[in-house]
Amino acid sequence: MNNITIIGAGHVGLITGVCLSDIGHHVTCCDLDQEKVDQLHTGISPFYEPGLDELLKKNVNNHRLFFTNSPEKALSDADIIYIAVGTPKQLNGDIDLTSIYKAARMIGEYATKHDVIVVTKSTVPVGTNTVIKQIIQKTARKIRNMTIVSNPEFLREGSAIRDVFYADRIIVGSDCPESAAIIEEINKPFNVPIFSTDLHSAEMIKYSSNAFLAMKISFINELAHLCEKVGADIEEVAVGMGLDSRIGGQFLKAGIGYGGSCFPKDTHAMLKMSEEAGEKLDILKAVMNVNRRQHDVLVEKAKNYFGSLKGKRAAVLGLSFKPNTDDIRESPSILIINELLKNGVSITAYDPKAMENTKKMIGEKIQYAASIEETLTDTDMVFIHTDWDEIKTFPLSQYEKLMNKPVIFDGRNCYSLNRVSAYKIDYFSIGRQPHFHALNRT
Ligand SMILES: NC(=O)C1=CN([C@@H]2O[C@H](COP(=O)(O)OP(=O)(O)OC[C@H]3O[C@@H](n4cnc5c(N)ncnc54)[C@H](O)[C@@H]3O)[C@@H](O)[C@H]2O)C=CC1
Ligand SMILES: O=C(O)[C@H]1O[C@H](OP(=O)(O)OP(=O)(O)OC[C@H]2O[C@@H](n3ccc(=O)[nH]c3=O)[C@H](O)[C@@H]2O)[C@H](O)[C@@H](O)[C@@H]1O
Repeated sequence: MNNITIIGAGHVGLITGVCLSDIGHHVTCCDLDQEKVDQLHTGISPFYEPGLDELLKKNVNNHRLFFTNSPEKALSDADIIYIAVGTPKQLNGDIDLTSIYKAARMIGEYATKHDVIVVTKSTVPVGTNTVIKQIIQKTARKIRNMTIVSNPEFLREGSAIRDVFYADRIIVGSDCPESAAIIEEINKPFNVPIFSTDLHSAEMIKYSSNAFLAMKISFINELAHLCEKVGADIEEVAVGMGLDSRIGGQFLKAGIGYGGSCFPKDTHAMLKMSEEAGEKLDILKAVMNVNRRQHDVLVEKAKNYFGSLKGKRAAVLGLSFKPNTDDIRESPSILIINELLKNGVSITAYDPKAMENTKKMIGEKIQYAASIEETLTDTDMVFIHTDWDEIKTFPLSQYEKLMNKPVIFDGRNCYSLNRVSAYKIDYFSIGRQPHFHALNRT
């Protein structure tokens, strides 16, 4: 049996560790963040992901999954080493590979087996795995034979466990067929189609997939503007388009633009990569521009409605970048909140899971409520930013009851226009006609 070590116990590292141990492997996750490791030892995930805590406890109790903050302990006996550290955006937008290179140096220094396969899960620009290999070879003390495999991750936050067990494909990229075969064997119990390719193509597949999905979102968001002008309904248009199996219905949900820790950073990194290679990627530039504009759409609608927003009180429903996660990295909700604050609006916000993370990021610039009802009470308008089930099924009658003159700016098209028309609510959504209730206009 192989000894598998994963460097980095963040979203991808921890979920990879939990899933690999669940299919029978012995896995050690090493993270330098002592607090995170302490919490993992208690069997509780440091972030919210549906189903993760149960699987984590199960595999820790089965003695298949271990955590440490000591690279020496984690790496000394490992023969398969996954790198799953963060590759965030720097302030100037470029990718920060500091953690990747540090992980590579740790492998060189602490791995003691003669034969080691290094598997990169982190999303890295094409060519990075070659640099990782060079760093490990340069710093290696005991390793004699080291090969590298690119095995990019495609899970989504909020449905991560399901995405791993029912993935559409596993990509294994390597220039060494023997190592690729070992990684394929490790992944076999997932029973997911495996596509084996060369190292550079595997790195490219990851960026291209994220860029393509981002493109679908920006395409539908741009169409949403046109729908509003010509009297069409983007929800109907998306369904009608998606029925064509060549197009597919997923990632055609119009909204307030994509956010999260990956699409914004990966589209940036891909653009940078293309510029360095002397290629233009005009489509990708347009995708990013449309997305930036989309973050402003709700505030623009509110300004058009009220004139000035100064002194108004707003309720914000949803802070995470999508439902079923507490992650607020590059969340459109936070960008919109900052814009509302600049316009002199005072804000009360609610999110089922992401309020602690928001407090850490923006602190007391806004108020936090314990329920949707409390958030709405005595506000002039409400902004719906994240379509959590709890938010999208909240009864429209309650807006009527709790707000003086209910005005909803819905960034996720949570309510059907037919339903809204039965209430004394002014309602603005994305890519659909606004609904004005006659009484509110007086
Ligand atoms: N978050 C997601 O849903 C997905 C992320 N990815 C990619 O996976 C990579 C990781 O992303 P996340 O898991 O979101 O990052 P994260 O920020 O949640 O976790 C990274 C972890 O690595 C640890 N770390 C950093 N340097 C270390 C070192 N030298 N040794 C040990 N631990 C170290 C950090 O303490 C942190 O816990 C990124 O490249 C990302 O683009 C890919 C698919 C999905
Ligand atoms: O590389 C990554 O990290 C991951 O990035 C995305 O996953 P994630 O960011 O977790 O979540 P998505 O469901 O893709 O949503 C991203 C953003 O797009 C938005 N979105 C998504 C779909 C849609 O139709 N419309 C839309 O506005 C979401 O609200 C969210 O802000 C990809 O879907 C994963 O395959 C990939 O592994």
